[in-house]
Amino acid sequence: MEKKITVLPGDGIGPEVVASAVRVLQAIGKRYNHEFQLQYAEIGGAAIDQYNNPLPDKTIAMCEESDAILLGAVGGPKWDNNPPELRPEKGLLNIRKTFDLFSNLRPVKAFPSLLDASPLKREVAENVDLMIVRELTGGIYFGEKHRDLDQASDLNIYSRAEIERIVDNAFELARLRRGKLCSVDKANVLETSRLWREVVEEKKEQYPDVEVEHNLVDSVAMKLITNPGHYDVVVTDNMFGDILSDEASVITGSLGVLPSASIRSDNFGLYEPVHGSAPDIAGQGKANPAATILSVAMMLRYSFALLNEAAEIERAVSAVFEDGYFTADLAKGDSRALTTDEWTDRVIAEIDTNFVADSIVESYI
Ligand SMILES: NC(=O)c1ccc[n+]([C@@H]2O[C@H](COP(=O)([O-])OP(=O)(O)OC[C@H]3O[C@@H](n4cnc5c(N)ncnc54)[C@H](O)[C@@H]3O)[C@@H](O)[C@H]2O)c1
Ligand SMILES: CC(C)[C@H](C(=O)O)[C@@H](O)C(=O)O
Ligand SMILES: [Mg+2]
Repeated sequence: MEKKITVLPGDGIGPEVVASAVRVLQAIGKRYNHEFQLQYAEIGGAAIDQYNNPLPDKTIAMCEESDAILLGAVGGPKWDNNPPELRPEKGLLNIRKTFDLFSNLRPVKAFPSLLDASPLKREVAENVDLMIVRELTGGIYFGEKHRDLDQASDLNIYSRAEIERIVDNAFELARLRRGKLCSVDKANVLETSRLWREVVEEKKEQYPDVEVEHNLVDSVAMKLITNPGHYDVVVTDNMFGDILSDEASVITGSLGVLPSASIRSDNFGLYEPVHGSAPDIAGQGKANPAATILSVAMMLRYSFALLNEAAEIERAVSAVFEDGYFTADLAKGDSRALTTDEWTDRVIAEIDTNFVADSIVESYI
């Protein structure tokens, strides 16, 4: 198979973790005889510095003529005082909107060998395998904004159609997984949440095989920590999904292991780690590349339907953890932390030496 991928390294640790993920992608290409053609472009702070625009037209044009996008992270203190239109984060929001990437899949899976790194008790964190389905192109992120000296507002707005398509996606995923869907809202206060709940209630008639529950976001924030094993698919709006996914990273031991896919109906997608540009550790070889490497696996699965290849990456990442190799965020006690590159070398060595042609890690679906 031949595929063209636009790579947007971005800022901070973005270029470091993307370099790792690209090396793993190339190793997989070699193994399975695929040609992944890569083209690089700027987004975020890097694009502001070069083009005075967080999402230059040139970047959009390159993404348009590619089969998928791989992104590192954007942002950093250098641009924190820029006006809203010239913030790196604006580039990320614009690319999601430009390509209509409304469905953000954020799997949260507890690797058995990382349970010691989680602050949660082993019996609470083990076997956690949930999928946050976050609406990504609507809600308070994109509603009209207003600012004057003493007043500011952000409009939280959702149309029925916007809710329907993300809820459909979540039901379909629940069907492929363990058949449980938790819809998260704040229907005791917000009109957008009341419409959201109504849509889920209507839609559930079409998916009688899926067990549905509605939960308020504040309560889910608590239960994600006390009983995360309860969840299978969690569907929610843009803002709640952002917050709950960082919270859920606590279960896995580090934000550095959470991947994501942002896709639209034709399976074109942007793949990026859940974490940000981590300015506190940028340039030090301390970044955990697992989240970005696992995001490449999601690209292979969701955009290219290369299921074995995706599962092989997931197997290799898991095996390296099982062998006791960790980056600084996960290394405990006496174990020496590997650098980003050393840890990536281990993943590639795993693919090169212990390759399993048709490994399937079903829980990642
Ligand atoms: N998708 C994105 O591009 C994205 C996502 C979140 C935040 N951001 C931006 O990133 C900047 C920094 O934000 P923040 O500090 O709140 O969040 P962050 O996710 O960048 O970092 C939070 C903490 O987690 C650690 N961390 C994150 N990724 C890691 C990794 N791969 N390995 C090891 N440790 C890791 C960091 O060192 C930091 O202590 C901000 O400008 C923010 O807007 C971008
Ligand atoms: C950087 C920011 C705009 C972004 C978001 O809020 O969506 C990030 O936190 C994420 O989770 O992808
Ligand atoms: Mg976030």
